[in-house]
Amino acid sequence: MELLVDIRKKLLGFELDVSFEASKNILGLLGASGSGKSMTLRCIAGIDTPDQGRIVLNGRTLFDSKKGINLPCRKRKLGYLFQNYALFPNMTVEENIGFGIGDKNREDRLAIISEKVKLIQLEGLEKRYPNQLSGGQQQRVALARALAVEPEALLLDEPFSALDDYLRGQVVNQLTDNLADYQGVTLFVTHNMDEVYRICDQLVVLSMGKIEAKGGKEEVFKCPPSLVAAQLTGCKNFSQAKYISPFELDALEWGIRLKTKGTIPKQIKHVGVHAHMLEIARDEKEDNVFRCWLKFASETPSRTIVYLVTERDHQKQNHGTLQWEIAKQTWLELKDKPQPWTLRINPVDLIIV
Ligand SMILES: Nc1ncnc2c1ncn2[C@@H]1O[C@H](COP(=O)(O)OP(=O)(O)OP(=O)(O)O)[C@@H](O)[C@H]1O
Repeated sequence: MELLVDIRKKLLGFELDVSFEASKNILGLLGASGSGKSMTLRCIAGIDTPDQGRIVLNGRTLFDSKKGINLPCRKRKLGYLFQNYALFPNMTVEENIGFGIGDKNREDRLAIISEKVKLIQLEGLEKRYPNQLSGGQQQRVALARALAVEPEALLLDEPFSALDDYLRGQVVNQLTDNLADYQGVTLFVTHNMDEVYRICDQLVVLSMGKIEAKGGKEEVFKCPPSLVAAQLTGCKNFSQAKYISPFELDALEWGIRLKTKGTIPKQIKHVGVHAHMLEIARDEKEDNVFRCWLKFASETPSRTIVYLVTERDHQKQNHGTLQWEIAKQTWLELKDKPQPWTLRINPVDLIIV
C-alpha cells in the first residue's frame, strides 16, 4: 500500500508545493489554518486539480500532468471524511453507509453494511436518521460510509473539529481502534498537535503551502528541522543562538550559555526548549542551571503556565521570555518560595534549529 504525492498548484496569493509518500502507517498532515492541508487532500481526491505533478496510489496513476492523466473522483477508490460529516439527512444510518457501494448484489451490499455497523458499534440504530444520533455517532457513521466503499486510501480532514473535548477524546480512541485493521493508506489532516501525536505514526508539517518537516512523529517532534516546524509541533520557548563551540552555545534572548548533547552546527540560528521540559535544579553545579524570576502565571484546572524572566531580563526589567508548564500541585508548592528560582534545562532537551 503506497500513495505518492508530488504536486504544485498556484492560486492568487497562495502556492501549494508538496511532495511526500504515505504507506500503511497513518500519515498526519499538520499545519496552521490556511497552510494547504485541505487543498492537498482535495487534489488527491480529485476535487481540485493541481497545475503540475503526479499522484500515484498503489501503482495506479490518479493524476499526471505530463501524461495528461486526471482520473475522476469516483474512479480513484478513495474514502473521504470531511470536517462536517455531511451525512444525508433524509437517509437512515444503513442507507448512508450503503450510499457509495458500487456494483454489488443486494446480499453483498447488506453484508458490507452490517459489517461496518458492527465495526462502529451502532448495532440496533441502523434505521435511525442522522438527527436522531449524537455528534459522535454521526461521526462514526461517516467513517463507516467512507470505509464501505473499500477505499485504497482514506482521507480524513479534521474529522473531530465539531466535537466537544470529552467526545473528541472518546472518538479519537474509537477511530484508532476502527482503523487498526484497515489495510489501506490513511491521511489525517489536523492543526491539533496532540491529536496528530496520538493517531499518526508518520508526520508531514505544512506551512504556507510548503513542507517544513517530514518523518516519524517522534523524530519530528523531538528534532524539528526549522523554527516553524518547532512552533507547529508545540515548542513555546525560542531564542536566537550563537555558536560557541561544538557543544556550547549562547541563547542570546535569554542571556544564558547552554551545553548541548548533540553537535551544534556553526550556522545555528535558534535554540528551543519545550515548556514542559524545564525542571527545578537539584544541584547548582550541573550543566545549564540558571536563575529566574516569576513574571506571571496562567492557570488551567490541571496545569499552570509560568512566565519567567532570566537574570539579564530581570535586571533590565524586560518582558518574560520563557514559558514553563508544570502540574498544578508543583505550582502550589512553588509559588510562595523565595525568588529567584533555580531551574535547569537538560542538554538532551535542547532543540537546535
Ligand atoms: N478556491 C480557492 N481560490 C483561491 N484561494 C484558495 C482557494 N481555496 C483555498 N484557497 C487558499 O489556499 C490556502 C490553503 O487553503 P486550505 O483550505 O488548504 O488550508 P488548510 O490548511 O486546510 O486550512 P484550515 O485548517 O483552516 O482548513 C488558503 O490561503 C486559502 O485561502
